[in-house]
Amino acid sequence: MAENQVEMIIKVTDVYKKIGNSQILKEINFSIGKGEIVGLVGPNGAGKSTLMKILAGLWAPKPKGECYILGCDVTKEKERIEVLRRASFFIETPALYSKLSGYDNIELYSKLKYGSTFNVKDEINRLAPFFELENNMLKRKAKAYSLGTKQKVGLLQMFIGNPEVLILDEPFNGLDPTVTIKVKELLKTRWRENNITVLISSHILSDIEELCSRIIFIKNGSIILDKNKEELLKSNTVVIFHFTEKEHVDLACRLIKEKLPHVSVETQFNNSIKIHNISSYEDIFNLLQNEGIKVRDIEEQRMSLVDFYKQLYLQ
Ligand SMILES: Nc1ncnc2c1ncn2[C@@H]1O[C@H](COP(=O)(O)OP(=O)(O)OP(=O)(O)O)[C@@H](O)[C@H]1O
Repeated sequence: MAENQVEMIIKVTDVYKKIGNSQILKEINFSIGKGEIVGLVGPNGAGKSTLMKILAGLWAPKPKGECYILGCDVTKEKERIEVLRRASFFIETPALYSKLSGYDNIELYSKLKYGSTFNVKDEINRLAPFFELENNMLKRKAKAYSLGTKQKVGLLQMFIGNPEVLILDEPFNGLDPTVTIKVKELLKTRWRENNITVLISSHILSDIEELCSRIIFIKNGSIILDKNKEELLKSNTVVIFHFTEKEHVDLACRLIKEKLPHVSVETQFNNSIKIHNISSYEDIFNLLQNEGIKVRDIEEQRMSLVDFYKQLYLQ
């Protein structure tokens, strides 16, 4: 491979998925290079979990499509076994054996994946603090676990044995903020030290914005945008107008919508409005001044992923 050529770790080609008469995925194409952390976002029912199940080899693409991870075809059983050894898949709520303790669940998972001689104990001791999992909790049977604890144990398993690839579907569901912060730090450390490749889906856009260098947006089973995060957010700014009087908020919104229909405007809580899609805010300032609306302050901000998502999906 040439030096400047990035090794493709995940390659999805022309994937379709039909269940019954419903076309769940259409013409899905993307590649993920080594060391990329890619976010997959989209509304409920867009097809994110379906795509991840296909990548995990749990579902076959139908009527057509190809998925390769680490050069292995996930639809071929022998090659899929190689993928399952080198990659970790966190798909939906983790299935733990309820009669086994958390510790024994992790041990069973690890030995099935890496063989009976694998040293699980050291790995668990190293990883447990990131998940705030105390020893006495890990010794309890999984049937006594809360949803969040099951999530923590299931997610801890994903990091056992330094996998090269992580495919994570809604990994932060049900985790408290402390654990979420620690797990994100763990992901970043693994990325820095081992150059792991990650595909992560989440509705928590601030987590995607923090972690991912590239974002794939999906809607009704199709990719509608696949772009580098910095390029996506750097090129767009939002402007916040702060008013001295609360009554002026609605008035300003109505006025902007009427006179400048191409501008997107939304009200904020603190006597202010947020405006997207403008190259200069002078026109708006003049419009408001002419109507006697008193502007206390104007603030320019970099667009957040939430702002971008609103533009892409809600307008
Ligand atoms: N087993 C199934 N049988 C029939 N339809 C299904 C099945 N699983 C998913 N679907 C449908 O496929 C579509 C995509 O579902 P999927 O779970 O992939 O979406 P998602 O983007 O992960 O949504 P969410 O954000 O709600 O998790 C939905 O319309 C869903 O109803």
